[in-house]
Amino acid sequence: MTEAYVALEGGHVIEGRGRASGTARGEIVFTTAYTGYEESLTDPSYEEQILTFSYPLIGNYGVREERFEDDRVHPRGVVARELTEDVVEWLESEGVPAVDHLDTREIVTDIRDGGAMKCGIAVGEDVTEEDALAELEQCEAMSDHTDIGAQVSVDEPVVHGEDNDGETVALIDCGAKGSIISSLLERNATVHVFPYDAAAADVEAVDPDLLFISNGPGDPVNFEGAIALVEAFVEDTPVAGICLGQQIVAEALGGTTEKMTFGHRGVNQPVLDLESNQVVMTTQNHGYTVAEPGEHLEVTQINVNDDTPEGIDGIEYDVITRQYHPEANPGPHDTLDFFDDVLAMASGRADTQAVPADD
Ligand SMILES: NC(=O)CC[C@H](N)C(=O)O
Repeated sequence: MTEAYVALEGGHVIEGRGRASGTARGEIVFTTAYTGYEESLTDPSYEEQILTFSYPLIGNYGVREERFEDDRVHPRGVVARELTEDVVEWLESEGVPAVDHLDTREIVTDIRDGGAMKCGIAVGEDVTEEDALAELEQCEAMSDHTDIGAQVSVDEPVVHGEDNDGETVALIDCGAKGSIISSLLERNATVHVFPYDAAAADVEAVDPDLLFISNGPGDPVNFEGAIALVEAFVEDTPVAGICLGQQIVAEALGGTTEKMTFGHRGVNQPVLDLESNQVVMTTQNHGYTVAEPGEHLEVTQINVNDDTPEGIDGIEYDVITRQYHPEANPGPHDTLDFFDDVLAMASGRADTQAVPADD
């Protein structure tokens, strides 16, 4: 049998069954999502992390490419109670080590008690506990991956929906999920996808009606280029953001962000809208949060479980951001109208521009 060891920060080593061989290191996190494993495994925000599924059976409806959020698997390693053969074959073909037949409750309890932690895993015929511990030893903290954007962003600008006659969106790709792009295209937008470190002049050249900062992995303070773009555009151009995008917008406009104990990852996170007093169910995958929104932003939605900011609006600027994933995939579609709202905000800007100033 193939050996498998998962070594957690502090030295706790858990033995499992090896499914896909290799060694890996990363921040270990857990998702409570009970569906959507293909979408989660291809979500670029899991870059440099080891993903534990707390739902016990992963892979029960196969692996289909049309459900992927990106063209590769992003977590460095995968841990579950039971992985099906389909998922194992896929992870093997991607060179991503996978472990099952262990008590994932033990891992989840450790993370909940100890907070986000480093991890090393070793899977293979002759691996030992020491191999997993050696990986753990070399594991870097998430915030030390200072150029993580380069690992997940496009290298050159790409345009989608050139013939659409809706709003022009400049999407800053900090590790964007495919569903964000398709949600905008379905609403007739033209989407110019820019690298995470794009120059303001290049973005300006497409004359965007909306600057949209995507989701992405790692610590928002490491996305200096995207922070600078928000600062440069916010006075004249509406700004939207999802997940990392919300955090980057807050950093740009005088707010602050911080690392959470173990974050929110799942598809049933309740969010309260402070104006309507309604609760929506949301999909989430984040380990950082906005701590203080700053004087230019107000919190409009909060997480029911821990009161952290889930929705933010600009006070004097046209800004709407969400900490959760309105595009879902996996997860509920309660909040898809976010895309209508941000495009309406962008359309307001386009209308204003169409009217000559002296009319
Ligand atoms: N999904 C995301 O965009 C994640 C944002 C950020 N990397 C965090 O962990 O909080």
